[in-house]
Amino acid sequence: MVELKAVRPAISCYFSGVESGPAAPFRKVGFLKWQMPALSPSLGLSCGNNARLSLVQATEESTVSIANDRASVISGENLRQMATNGKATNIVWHKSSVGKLNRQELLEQKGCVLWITGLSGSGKSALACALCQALYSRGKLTYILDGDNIRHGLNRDLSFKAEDRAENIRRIGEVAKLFADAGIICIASVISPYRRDRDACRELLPEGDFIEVFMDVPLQICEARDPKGLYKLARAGKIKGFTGIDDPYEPPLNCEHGEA
Ligand SMILES: Nc1ncnc2c1ncn2[C@@H]1O[C@H](COP(=O)(O)OS(=O)(=O)O)[C@@H](OP(=O)(O)O)[C@H]1O
Ligand SMILES: Nc1ncnc2c1ncn2[C@@H]1O[C@H](COP(=O)(O)OP(=O)(O)O)[C@@H](O)[C@H]1O
Repeated sequence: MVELKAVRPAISCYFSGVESGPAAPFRKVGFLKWQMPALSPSLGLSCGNNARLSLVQATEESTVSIANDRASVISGENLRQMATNGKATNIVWHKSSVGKLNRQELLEQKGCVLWITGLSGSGKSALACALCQALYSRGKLTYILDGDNIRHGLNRDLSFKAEDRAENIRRIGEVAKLFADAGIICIASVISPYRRDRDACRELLPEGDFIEVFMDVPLQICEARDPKGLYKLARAGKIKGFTGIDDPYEPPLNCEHGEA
């Protein structure tokens, strides 16, 4: 008798090609490390509740793919697709057998992007933190991409002129897409003043996976809050190109949510 421990998520096992009855649908897929002497067709496995166990062996050279509710082992050859992308040529997309759906199932949540846009001082960071806390308390995994924070690292080379803001948003959009692909609820909290840049980020994701939230707070209120004293500096001409003062902000036309 072999006892399976620490399997995440709970799975059931069976050897491909051994079972004679009708194929069981693959509802749960999980992974475990298991030392066994040899694959034995006579091996019997059960997991209670009438659930069926199916085991697919994965090696370093092969990966497991789930298609049409059936598992199969595919070789590296199937995984390769040549691509040319912008300035990069001869690049190959490496596909993993564990996909977004698997990760979402593991996390028991849907990966998506909540994109919070608005003026400085409109409450983007406060809302992002509140959302993160509320979801955390419900057992949901989130990650905040805050404009200020990202400019300390990944985007430290970018200024606040229009083309740098566009590049800032493009990179944050791509990172947000990766987080969503990881199954995480990604909360982007960035001024993102240009509609075109926000729309480009929306285009990166499947329909419904990009939720745009507009902090619909008038400039006067943001300026009165001025928690960092930046509006004061901008009014004094000590910061040039400050959003809402001498730089544009384009409010969303068709966002999913407006917060005032
Ligand atoms: N010129 C200018 N305009 C607007 N904001 C400025 C500027 N200079 C510095 N800051 C600080 O940078 C934060 C905004 O960064 P973002 O990456 O979100 O901006 S953008 O989306 O690229 O427009 C912003 O943070 P928030 O106040 O949280 O919005 C400011 O603290
Ligand atoms: N809903 C709200 N009502 C009143 N004040 C708020 C609200 N949300 C945020 N604030 C305050 O407004 C200021 C700016 O909030 P913040 O989240 O830092 O904005 P942003 O990230 O858009 O710059 C902070 O002092 C914060 O406490």
